[in-house]
Parts: sequence; structure tokens; C-alpha cells
Amino acid sequence: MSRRQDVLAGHLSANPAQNDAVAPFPTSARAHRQLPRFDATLMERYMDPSHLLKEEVYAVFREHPELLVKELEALSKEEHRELVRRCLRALLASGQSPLTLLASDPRRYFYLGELMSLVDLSLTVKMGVQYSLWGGSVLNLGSEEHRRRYFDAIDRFDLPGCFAMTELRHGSNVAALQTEAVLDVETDEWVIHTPDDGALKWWIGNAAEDGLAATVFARLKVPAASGRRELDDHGVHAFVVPLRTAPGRLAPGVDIQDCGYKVGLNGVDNGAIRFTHVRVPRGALLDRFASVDRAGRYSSPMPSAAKRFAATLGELTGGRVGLTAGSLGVLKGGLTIAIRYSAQRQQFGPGGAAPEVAVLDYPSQQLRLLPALATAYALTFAKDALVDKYVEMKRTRDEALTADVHSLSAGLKAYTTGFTAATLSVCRECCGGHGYAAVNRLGALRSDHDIFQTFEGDNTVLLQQVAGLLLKEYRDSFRGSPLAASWSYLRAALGDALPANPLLAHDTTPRHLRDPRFLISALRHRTARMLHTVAARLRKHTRRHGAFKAWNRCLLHLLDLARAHIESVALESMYAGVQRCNDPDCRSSLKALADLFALSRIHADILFRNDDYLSPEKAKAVKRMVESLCGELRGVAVALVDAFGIPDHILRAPIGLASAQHDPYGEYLAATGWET
Ligand SMILES: Cc1cc2nc3c(=O)[nH]c(=O)nc-3n(C[C@H](O)[C@H](O)[C@H](O)COP(=O)(O)OP(=O)(O)OC[C@H]3O[C@@H](n4cnc5c(N)ncnc54)[C@H](O)[C@@H]3O)c2cc1C
Repeated sequence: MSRRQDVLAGHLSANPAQNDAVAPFPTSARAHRQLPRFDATLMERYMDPSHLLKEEVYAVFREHPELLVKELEALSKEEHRELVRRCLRALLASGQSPLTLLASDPRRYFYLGELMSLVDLSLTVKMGVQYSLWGGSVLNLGSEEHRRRYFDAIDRFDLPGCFAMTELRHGSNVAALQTEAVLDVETDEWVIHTPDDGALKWWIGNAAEDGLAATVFARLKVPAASGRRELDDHGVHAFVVPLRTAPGRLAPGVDIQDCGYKVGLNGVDNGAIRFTHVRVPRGALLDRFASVDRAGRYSSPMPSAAKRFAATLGELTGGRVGLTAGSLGVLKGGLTIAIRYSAQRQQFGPGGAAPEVAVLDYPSQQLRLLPALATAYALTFAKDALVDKYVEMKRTRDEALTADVHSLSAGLKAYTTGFTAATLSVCRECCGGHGYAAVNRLGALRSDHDIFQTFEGDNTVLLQQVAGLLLKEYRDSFRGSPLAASWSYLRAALGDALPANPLLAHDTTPRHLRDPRFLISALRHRTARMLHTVAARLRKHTRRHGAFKAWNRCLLHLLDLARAHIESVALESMYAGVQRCNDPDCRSSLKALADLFALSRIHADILFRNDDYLSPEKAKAVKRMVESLCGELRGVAVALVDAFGIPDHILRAPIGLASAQHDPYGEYLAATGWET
């Protein structure tokens, strides 16, 4: 035995599972109740009523296996971009019309984005740019005339386009953008101009190679109403501007540079754009919220510039809903790979004739993967509820619902993408060394997905918008205004923002700990308490330091508040989903997942102890219950990821395939070039 093996052997014998010769299974101290087995197909149908679309679009890739490359990161950016174009064209040729879906059946549109995320995230993002952003801006910010002119060509990808908002110097602070659109009243044209390098449009998807046109966000300037020589600056508005006169040929006054290789998503052609006095007709202004007449007079149906700006950005919520769905697709893929692999990967055992233990039997592995699985389910229910609200908002144009969807889409996008990014690293670690092989995809998924936390609203900035809206609702609640649907729980909870009653704070019985009424009210209590205290802190600091400084003094508290709110909303969506499920076996697993989601959040947040909402014994009981639920769910964990219904030809990671459950290493050996 070499010295290295010797040291290793010494280390191994200290492993409690190895030493526990009497009862090696389960590997945790307690035996767990077993959840009833359920039919994974039934669960899939329950979770995913649109599975027919899944079969339809995944069939395209079964018929064209050449579109499914194993190691996308080995392609040059040019090869990868070409592959993405071919995938998109194959989808369109199969009869999909993404922009039509976005306009008339958003549920299916968002689902399509989620489905494409495991084909190739570059494809999801390319489609997001083309349809949610470029198409969405024309649809939602333009008039009927704009829609008539561009809709079909965008849908067919005959008019690839961009959403050119971000500049070199400003991303999150959209109001500070510097690109100009000045009206030349004599020629009745806008002059689009980049005043300095800080205003170069940067990171613009579809710009480097394909984009023929773009929705450009620029400061609208018209001759001053007073008739003086200077211009009135009405702030940032959206304009349709041609970028190329034909593929490969830039329009006059337009310069574009490729943003080059990125950390991921190299199948998307991001570019930087300079405009030098580019002239477009006055009708190029997307004029749903503001228009300018032939004489150069500006008017807007909105009561204030701030409201107009908010309405303009608010119309772009569809992109965030799409990113939430795409991020969930990746989360489900990562968990499918890690959980299936962990269920068949064996390391160590009690010795003798007993087999080695599957790594998923170790409580440490369970604690890393199963609360994450519970979260994936909770966020799926929350996303479905958001999509329903989005559909309803589009139908009714109700103002309160619009505010609700705006805030929920911002919060869920931030929470989901942050959670997925963190969980992909956990999944990689849980697969050990083989998780690091490119062919097993976790690395590429992690790199490609990472930027979901930043684009279409940086997560830290988005969470602040959620906190801001919560505070507004809080203030309104004192004025007796009705609360929007997602916040309505706060009215009851605000009265309950004081420490819990001592009897409840000490109840450690399993029945109580797994009672949805307790779990929902615990998360509600936390949000209400945070809201109450941060509102008081803000009031105090604002008097002394002014609003901007006061906000930033409370910033961490505000971010916690927004996350707490999203967790409350997700839990309530999930319990509603548990109740709707008719199959008792599926329902038992869903209920266990919901309980685990809630209890793991309570366990992780010291506020519940600081607040005496939980006594010390109850906090320990919560921890034990989290571990116990992980043990219970272990038996159905593989079925729960099978129910995500990701076909092997789409998942492609050899260690995570359904077929690898019968032959753990066969696919992997074949993928790495070994004959078996
Ligand atoms: C691959 C890729 C594709 C993209 N595609 C497009 C596209 O097609 N069209 C487009 O217009 N843009 C696009 N973008 C740009 C993207 O939308 C911006 O990067 C994003 O909005 C963030 O802006 P920023 O980069 O200026 O970051 P910044 O706002 O400068 O953020 C930097 C850091 O500061 C923090 N921060 C900023 N403000 C605050 C605050 N108030 N409080 C606390 N912290 C704060 C952020 O959390 C972050 O950590 C893309 C970017 C990438 C990388």
C-alpha cells in the first residue's frame, strides 16, 4: 500500500458509516418513515400539463441529433452561433411561432423557453432577445402600426433584432442613459447619436452578427416649448433603428464591434454599437406611452414623467418571467443529474459482504440536495402562479395586477436565478470529480446560467424594487387601500408582527411542525416583522440623513425583506398546489417537499430565534425535522427528478441519464471514448 493509500485508509476508518457494522442503513441516526412510492408519470402530468408541447419540440431534436452537441464549450463562438441559428430555424420550420405565442398564449411561450434551456442556454437567450425583448418591445411599447409592420418578420426571424438599452457607463441606472434622439422638425426625423464613448450601447444581444434593427433606448429631445434655442429633454424612450441594410452590411452611421468571448453563452452574438447622427422617421418612436406631433410637441397619456418611465419598463416584465422559467429549467436539469448520480454512486460501506453505500444515503448529501429539490418544486408552483397572473394582467390591463406582476416577476427572477446559480455549484460538488467533466454539463450550465443573475435587471437592484413596493403597500395599508393579491397576506400578518405566543413558541410536536398553518404563518410573521422594523428604521434615518442615505443604511435589511416575501409567496403557491393534487401518493411527496422548503428556511434564519418566535428547544426540533424530512424524501428523490420529465437525449449528461440507473458507468465510458 502506498503512503497516500495508507493515509486514505486511516481516514476512511474514521467514517461513522464505515464503522457502524450493526445497522449501516439508514446512515443517519434515526430510521425514517417511508413516503409512499408514486407514479413519476402521474406527477409529471400534474406538474406539467403542457407536456404535449414538450413532446412536440423535443421531437425536433430527436429528428436532428446533429443539433445536440455534447460539449458546447469546445466550439468557437462562430460555430456556436451558427449552431444556435440552425436550432432556431429547425424549431421555426417545425411550426413553432414564438412571437405569436408570446402575444396570444404566453403560458406556452414561457414554457418553450424553459424547454430550450437544456437544449442550449444560448438558444434560450437568443430567443429571449429576439422575442421577449426585441419583439416584446415592439408589441408592448409600440402602436398597432408598429406591430403590423414588424410582427411577422420578427416571428419568422427574417428580421433579427436587438434590445439596445445598456451602455458602457450605465446598466442598472436606466434613467441615466446618454444616447440621444433629437427631433429635426424640418425633416421630421429623429437623429440618433452616441455623444461619447460612455454612451456606446454595450452587451447588446443579436448585435454582433445578426441584428438588422434594434429597439434603441435614448433620451428624447425636442425643441423647447418656450421656443428658446435649447431642447427639452423628456428622458429615456424607445425607438426602432435599422442596424444593417442587409445581412453583413452596416447601415450608414452605425458602427458595431463584437463583445468577444464571454464566460458562457458564446452562442449569442453580443455587440457594442455606436450611432453617429443616424436619421430615422418620426414614426420610429415606439409611442404607446408618449408621442410627438409634426410640430415637435411632446405629449403623454401618463400623469407624470416618472409614471411614464415606470410604465415603459413595466411592459418588459415578460422578459423576467421568461428568465425565471429558463432558470428553473436549468435548476431541474442540474438536480436531475446530481440526484440520479448520487443514488447510484457508491462510496464506502460497512465492510464484509455488505454493499457500499449510495452517496445519497449520507445525510450530508441529502442536506445539500433535498432542500434544493424542495425549492425547485416550490419555485415551479410560484412561477406557474406568476404566469397565470401575467396572462390575467394582459387580458384585463388591471392596474393593481400590473403592479403585482411587476414586483413578483422582479422578485422571482432575482430569487430563482440566485438560487439556481448557487445550486449548480452544489450539484457539481455532489457529483465529485465526474461532475467536473465537461461532458456531464454541470460546468457549462453553471457558466451559461451565471449571467441570469445580472441581465434584465441585476438581482440586487430588482430585490430593492420588491422591497420598495412592499413599503408602499405597507404605507397604503394604513390608509385603508386594498392590498394587491400577492401582498394581501400582510394585512393579517402585520397585526401579528409581535413575538409569537409562548405556547406556540415551545410546541415541538411533529404534527405542529408540519402543520401548513404554522409554517405559512411563520414565514408571514417574518415578512411582517421585517417590514415593520425596516419601515421604522427608514423613517428614523430619513429624518437625519435624507432618503437616499437612509435607504442605503437599511439596504441589507431591505434585501432580506424582499427575499422573505418571495419565500412566503412561494410557500403559499406550493401548499395550494399540494391541495389541488388528486393523487394521494403524489400529494404526500409534495406535502413533504413543501414542509421541507419551509422548515429549511426557518432553520436558516436566525430572526426566528432573535425574535423568540421559536424557543431554543423548538429551534432544535426544526433542525431535526429538516434532517428527518430529508431522510423520508431520499426514497422518492429519484422519482421526483424523473417527474421533471427531461428526456435523455436532451439532458445528455452521461452520469445523469435515466438509462445510467441500470448501467452507471456505461454511458460515461462511451462518451469519453472507451469501448465497453
Ligand atoms: C451576456 C450579456 C448579455 C446582455 N444582453 C443585453 C441586451 O441584449 N440588451 C441590453 O440592453 N443589455 C444587455 N446586457 C446588459 C445587462 O442588462 C446589464 O449588465 C445589467 O443590467 C447590469 O448592469 P451593469 O452591468 O451596468 O451592472 P451595474 O449596475 O454596474 O452593477 C455592478 C454591481 O453594482 C451593484 N449595484 C448597482 N446598483 C446598485 C444599487 N443601487 N444598490 C446596490 N448595489 C448596486 C450590482 O448589484 C452589481 O453587483 C447584457 C449583459 C451581458 C453580460
